[in-house]
Amino acid sequence: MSETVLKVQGVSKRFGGLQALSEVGITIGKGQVYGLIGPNGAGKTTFFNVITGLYTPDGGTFELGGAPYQPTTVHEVAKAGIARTFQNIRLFAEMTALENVMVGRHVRTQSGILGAILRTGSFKAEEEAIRVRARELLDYVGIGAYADFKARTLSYGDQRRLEIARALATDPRLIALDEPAAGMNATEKVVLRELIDRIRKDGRTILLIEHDVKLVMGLCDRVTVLDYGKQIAEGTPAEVQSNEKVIEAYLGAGHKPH
Ligand SMILES: Nc1ncnc2c1ncn2[C@@H]1O[C@H](COP(=O)(O)OP(=O)(O)OP(=O)(O)O)[C@@H](O)[C@H]1O
Repeated sequence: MSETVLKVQGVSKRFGGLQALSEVGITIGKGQVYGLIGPNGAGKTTFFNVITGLYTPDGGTFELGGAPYQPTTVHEVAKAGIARTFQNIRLFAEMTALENVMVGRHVRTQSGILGAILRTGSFKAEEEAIRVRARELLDYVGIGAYADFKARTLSYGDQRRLEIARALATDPRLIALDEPAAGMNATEKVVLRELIDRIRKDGRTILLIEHDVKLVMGLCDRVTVLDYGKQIAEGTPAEVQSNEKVIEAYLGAGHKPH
């Protein structure tokens, strides 16, 4: 495999009596689209939340770009180089699309978000460059025409694309997308697929949770399947699709197939 971007080993997480993750590990190579799938409640979001600093794991080791990182806070994780989107969109609803992307970019600037609020001299010097870059990113994800619209007025699909633009604004080593196709219609999914493909072609590395198995199988280089917090399969889409345990997990009683 090419250069490793993310290497996570032995991640466990317990919620009271529920073992949400048991010793889960993944290795993602540079330029890969890596899929995380599994039935409802399998532990996908918990895994995302652990690697992005929202949940403290009970165990596990984490390496990003060859260096250890501790996913202790969301801000530290963003600085280390992981950006994410959320299953339930989390935009600043009353801010414009452009401002939402600019906020993402401030992770990488000297003056930071406080500088943005206080409008210090050094902030103003950086602001124009940030604005230009944010506009480029809106064009890149295909919503440049809505730069000055409040985020809440955008369609669902466009809000998801805005979240991706905001994540890209941090110049991440890894971009983690939590169900980006959720709630999208067939046409929007085609556009999303093209966008993810383009992000990969432009040299980024992507971790994807997605319920749309067709989308995952068409896009991903490798896939991990979780079931009840355990990693039941890992491999190429073709390998995973023909795996007995995976077929059983998706068809087994108690789970809703997707
Ligand atoms: N904060 C929490 N407190 C207690 N239990 C939790 C918490 N977060 C998740 N869980 C439980 O952990 C298990 C895994 O949930 P998780 O949301 O990670 O699954 P998922 O694979 O993302 O599911 P879905 O596909 O439905 O989003 C579930 O049984 C869930 O109820």
